[in-house]
Amino acid sequence: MTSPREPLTAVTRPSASIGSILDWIAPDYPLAFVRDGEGIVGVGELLRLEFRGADRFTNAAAVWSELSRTAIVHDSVKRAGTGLVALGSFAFADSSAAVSVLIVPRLILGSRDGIHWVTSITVGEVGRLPTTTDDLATIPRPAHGAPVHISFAPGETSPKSFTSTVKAALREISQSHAAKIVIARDQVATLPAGTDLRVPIEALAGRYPDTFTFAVDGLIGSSPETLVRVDNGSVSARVLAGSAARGDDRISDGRAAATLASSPKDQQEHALALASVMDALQPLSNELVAASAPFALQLPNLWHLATDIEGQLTERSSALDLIEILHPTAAVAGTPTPAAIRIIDEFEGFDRGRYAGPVGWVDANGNGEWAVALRCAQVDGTRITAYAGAGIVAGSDAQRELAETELKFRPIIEAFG
Ligand SMILES: C=C(O[C@H]1C=CC=C(C(=O)O)[C@@H]1O)C(=O)O
Repeated sequence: MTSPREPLTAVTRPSASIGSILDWIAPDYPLAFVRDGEGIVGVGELLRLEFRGADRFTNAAAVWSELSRTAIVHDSVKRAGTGLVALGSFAFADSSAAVSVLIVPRLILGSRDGIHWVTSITVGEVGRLPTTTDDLATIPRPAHGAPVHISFAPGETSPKSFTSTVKAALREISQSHAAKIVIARDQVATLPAGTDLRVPIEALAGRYPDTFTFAVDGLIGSSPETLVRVDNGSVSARVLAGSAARGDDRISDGRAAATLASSPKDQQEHALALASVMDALQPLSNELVAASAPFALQLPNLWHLATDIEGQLTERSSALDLIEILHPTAAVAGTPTPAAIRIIDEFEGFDRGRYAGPVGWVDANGNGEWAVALRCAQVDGTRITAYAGAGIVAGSDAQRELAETELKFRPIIEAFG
């Protein structure tokens, strides 16, 4: 649907009767962006805005700004994520065949800092302000379907072609064409028709509570990486790059984290990713701060080197403006960005679709929370494609990087396995 002729009306009210927002996810068309039980769940699709090509971010920001300017908003909660909100997912590459979307749900259930709310969105001005309890009662909540057990197989890239591409990337690095290149691969499976997607989403949210579990237009995953968060003038991000397998016991696990933290290869990989985000945000922010050394972030499948960044925006940049500036960071493309993109295009051998693109939500005030779409899969009917990649720098080893991608596939393979 193109933008409606009539303005959108959004009515947000607090609601005490939501409970866990995960319980409201739709089985067939899930819309969610949740971390640690907090976030946003959308029900129904009121408006679908599609964007393609190199201007996808600029066009999305312009359309959203116009919809927000004209919207009629009755909001008694007034927090980031209340009022008019769209969930979105953008393709990684300018040339991707995958469409980028902003989706305005009919109903949004939100939860943050112990406050729960319901937003009803309609086209045209509502004559009657709906009561939240009425709207909750209209949401169908069928019993959960059975878990699926599917097996993934190599998609357009085999493990062998992945390691060959890593070696090609290492040659490019040794010839000083780039300092870092992120190489990815895909795996595919067939889903039974009518699969209840709440089952894998709840498995992801339950197993990876500290990550953003998302579902937007068939893109489902649990990402540990915050591309950007905008909350009434403050900006933050969590940069990840550098990974290690978890150890089997407490001692080997502690050793794995310590080895990662002192690995020059991983430190370099991380420093390049951090620099790409700092350089992008610096001109737009005051008091932008990041710790002088990354910390080891513990996930059930991996250790990551992580750095949190915080600052204040100097101008009224919306979350959509910022994802355009930040994407693609060196955590998913490489350094320098143009060379890394050229090498990925030339050697990787498949369309990443929305993998490694921004996924998240934006509200009418420009607030928003966007993750880098990692540890994810795209569901298209009965076809599901999962993705994982690894940052390659001088000193990377192709077999170790392949093993790292296996660990990065685990959240999706286990949620659907
Ligand atoms: C490209 C991915 O991870 C990135 C984020 C964290 C750590 C990474 C790494 O250590 O290579 C990658 O830069 C992926 O999960 O597919």
